[in-house]
Amino acid sequence: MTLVLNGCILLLQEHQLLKKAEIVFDNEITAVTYDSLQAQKDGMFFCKGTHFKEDYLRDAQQRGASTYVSEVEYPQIKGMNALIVRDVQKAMALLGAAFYDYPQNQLMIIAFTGTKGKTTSAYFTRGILQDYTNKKTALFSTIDRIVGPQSQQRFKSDLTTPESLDLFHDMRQAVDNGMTHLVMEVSSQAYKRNRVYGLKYDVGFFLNITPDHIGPNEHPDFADYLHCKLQLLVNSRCCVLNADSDHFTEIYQAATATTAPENIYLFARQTKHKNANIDFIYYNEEATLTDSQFTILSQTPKARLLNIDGCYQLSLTGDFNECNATAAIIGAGLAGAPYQLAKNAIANVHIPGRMESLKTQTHGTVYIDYAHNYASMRALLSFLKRQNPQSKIIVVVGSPGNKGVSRRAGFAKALTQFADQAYLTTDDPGFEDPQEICQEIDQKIDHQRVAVQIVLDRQQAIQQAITVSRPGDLVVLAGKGEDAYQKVQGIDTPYPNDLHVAQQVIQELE
Ligand SMILES: CC(=O)N[C@H]1[C@@H](OP(=O)(O)OP(=O)(O)OC[C@H]2O[C@@H](n3ccc(=O)[nH]c3=O)[C@H](O)[C@@H]2O)O[C@H](CO)[C@@H](O)[C@@H]1O[C@H](C)C(=O)N[C@@H](C)C(=O)N[C@H](CCC(=O)O)C(=O)O
Ligand SMILES: Nc1ncnc2c1ncn2[C@@H]1O[C@H](COP(=O)(O)OP(=O)(O)OP(=O)(O)O)[C@@H](O)[C@H]1O
Repeated sequence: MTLVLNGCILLLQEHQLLKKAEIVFDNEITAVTYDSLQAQKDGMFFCKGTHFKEDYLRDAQQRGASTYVSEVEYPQIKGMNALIVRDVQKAMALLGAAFYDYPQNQLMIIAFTGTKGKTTSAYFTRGILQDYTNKKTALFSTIDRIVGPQSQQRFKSDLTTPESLDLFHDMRQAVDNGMTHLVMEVSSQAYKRNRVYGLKYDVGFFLNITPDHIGPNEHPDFADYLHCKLQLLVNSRCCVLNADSDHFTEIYQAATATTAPENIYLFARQTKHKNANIDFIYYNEEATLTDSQFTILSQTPKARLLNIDGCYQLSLTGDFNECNATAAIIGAGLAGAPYQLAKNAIANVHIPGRMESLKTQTHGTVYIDYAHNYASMRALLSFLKRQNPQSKIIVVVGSPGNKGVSRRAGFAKALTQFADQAYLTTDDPGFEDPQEICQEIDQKIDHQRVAVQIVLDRQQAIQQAITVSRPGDLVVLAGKGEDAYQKVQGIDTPYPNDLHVAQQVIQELE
């Protein structure tokens, strides 16, 4: 992979990004990076980030980088080409795509955004497409990035949507490994930070939106959060929208800004749909504590062409997962996967840390779920309450430090609405005191309705919650899914994940 400087200049000019180019020597660029520690001879180094220091550029130069791209000039740095740009993140995305030779053009890309359900829908879609494409579907999710069929081609993710250079690097790998399709999650931060600038998707999904990710390091307000998320639709050739989502009017408008109505599909749960233009409705047939059956029906001629009507079974429960699965089946249908194939494949999809359940002999049923804001907690607990109105609901939950502060009040609200007993505990406290976070949640809980204990040691909280439960009770371990760490003081501290802890507790009890 290479870039020529002239080509870079033309590309940046075409996008009105170039302020100034200082060319000292005209060499071919043979590497790109934003991390000085990874800089290589004849490489291009991007100066970006809140904590960027000139020393990093010096370090990159020492390691052989010949060109830097930056929003500001560094006159002290001699003997390097300098491309001074208006927005380094945008420049990085454009030059990254060019360096890796536009791998997106060789992949059918299905992208998901939404406050909740991105990972679940992405896993479902990939599950179906793996069968349809004979194992040639890559996945970029919050949990992992899968760029090929071998186990060593699967990596744990740091971010839901990676930095642009990592994104295009991984897409290139996927193409070189023979992948023909890519399913990916796109976070609002990806747009805020221009990680996906210039990228177009074949199919873009908007699942839902509720207030989240609003705070000092994320979005200043809800309008900004919604605006960022809507960009996915503006960049999708075909848009699929959940018509039950809040703010549907704005969502539909964003889709129609760049996409003709014949390439926009709407889906909705049957009980709620009011819009005559809905293309697909879905409805529950049966739900148990561990799985669910639901039906999808086409409502319009263009929807019928996908040939996905019928009854489906999921090996995980939750009516919200029927919504995610419907999205996935439509996405796979647009790629060509028909009903019978989708039905067989989706029944076997397992999603780490999403509605995993453990049945016990002498205690309650335990759920491990990644629910970590009000919307997901409400979706989860209201579903369990509806399915099992007589059951006592015991919840273990904490809230992270230094982000999503509104989640604390959200947890208190959801617990007050649906829980009988709560253990407030530690969940990625970062640089905050977990005791204070728990107290903030506790203060907003109605103690007439919910019995609350603060148990900071998460393993002990889980142990106590399962131990006090009786047969018929539902014990929910929320927020961490299968995370095997706690983020404490900037360090990922190993933690033997909620599923593992629960399995051990159950083993000791029975
Ligand atoms: C706010 C945000 O998006 N921050 C991300 C961003 O940080 P940054 O650009 O500000 O970089 P920085 O950490 O200040 O570091 C400065 C620069 O110096 C470089 N450096 C550093 C040390 C050195 O020796 N040499 C060197 O060159 C670093 O490589 C970096 O480029 O780029 C970093 C990678 O270069 C990311 O790790 C970091 O994500 C932070 C940790 C994060 O947690 N972001 C969250 C908010 C996020 O993006 N979440 C969304 C999901 C949420 C949603 O649904 O919206 C996601 O997509 O994951
Ligand atoms: N469609 C949905 N509506 C509401 N809640 C949902 C939905 N799908 C999943 N959830 C809840 O949200 C949790 C997270 O789901 P998932 O990981 O699929 O979403 P995500 O969009 O990837 O989340 P995040 O951005 O927080 O990583 C699940 O464990 C479940 O509790």
